[in-house]
Amino acid sequence: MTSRPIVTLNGVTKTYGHFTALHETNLELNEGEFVTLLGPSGCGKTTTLRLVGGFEQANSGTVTIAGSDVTTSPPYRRPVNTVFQDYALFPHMTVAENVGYGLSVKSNNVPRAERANRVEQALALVGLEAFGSRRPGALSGGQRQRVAMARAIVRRPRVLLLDEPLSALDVKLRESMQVELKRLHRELGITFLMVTHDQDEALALSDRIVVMQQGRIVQTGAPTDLYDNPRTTYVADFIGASNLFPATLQSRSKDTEAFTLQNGLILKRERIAGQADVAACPGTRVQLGIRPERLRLDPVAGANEIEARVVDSLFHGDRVRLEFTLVDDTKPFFADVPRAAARYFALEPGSPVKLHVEPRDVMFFLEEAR
Ligand SMILES: Nc1ncnc2c1ncn2[C@@H]1O[C@H](COP(=O)(O)OP(=O)(O)OP(=O)(O)O)[C@@H](O)[C@H]1O
Repeated sequence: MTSRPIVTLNGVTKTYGHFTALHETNLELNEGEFVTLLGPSGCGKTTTLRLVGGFEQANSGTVTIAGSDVTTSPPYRRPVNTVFQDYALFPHMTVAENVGYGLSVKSNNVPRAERANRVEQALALVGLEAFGSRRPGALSGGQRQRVAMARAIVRRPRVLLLDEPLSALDVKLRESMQVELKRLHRELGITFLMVTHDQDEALALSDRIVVMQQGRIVQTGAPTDLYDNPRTTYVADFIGASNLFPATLQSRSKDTEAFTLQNGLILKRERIAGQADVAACPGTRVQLGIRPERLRLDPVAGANEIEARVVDSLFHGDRVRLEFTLVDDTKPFFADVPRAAARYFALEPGSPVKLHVEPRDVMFFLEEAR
């Protein structure tokens, strides 16, 4: 993948009346990248997508696509196309007519003879070559979604915008469409910008995830970067799950730190070279984060030991989600353990257990408890 930007948002702000939906935002999408805008409802994902697509106009800042300033250009003058959440197919047209519609619009000027070819190619790409003569009403949800994809790619955009493209599908279908989407991205080699509030989908599909909060980008990075090195508790909790423990920094050396939890327990943390680090001095109140899958029941050499009590256990097939409280504490926290490992321990509600977490798996945030 090259790292040439195809889309650049430079200081883009979008307001609706007195409300700012997007605060002075900078974002670059590279050629061929699969980028996902991720965040809870109302954080500004769709607004950002619509600004790239030309469905919204920025109040300030510039939008550049493929080297041209398109800040005030309408959607049809931008080399982008959009797959909408509700597919927006014409029910009275056949699948092939739906897909070809964009090509027959004057602004595209695609010769009639070539149109049929392009429609055929686009339908083949989404595995619907045999469905061209059907009407959308005679298709399943997944097939309708594919038609919407075919219609968006038939004009050969440089950038494909996807607004929650899989949200109308049930879980199983959604998973298989995720694989399709990834394949399509590989085959087309163009830039995808997708909006989702589903973190699993973002982690599975993206080259890069842009996490948004209240109209601002709070962190961007490859899925593994964001998962392993979230900068804030918000990101830690949105990408994966995190147990958060209010604590006080007790001591710090070049390689390790020690924190005291509210119940007096001391946890060591390894400072890992290259990870974002935050300046703090002993006495600073912080939040520690531990991923549920990093808490182990079996002892590990050099690991922190955490005394806890079982509150509940939920069976999830190949793993068990265990709920605990710390000694002298009431706030619940969770561990996800493989079912095979859980069976060797007494895990009835009320049982005391010792949990273990390696110092390298303790995350540290310079934030007070919310
Ligand atoms: N046309 C509009 N007029 C007024 N406010 C709007 C308009 N469009 C969006 N907003 C507001 O801007 C904020 C961001 O909206 P946006 O649709 O970008 O959020 P989102 O992150 O995509 O959320 P969702 O996941 O629910 O679609 C929201 O508070 C929304 O109410």
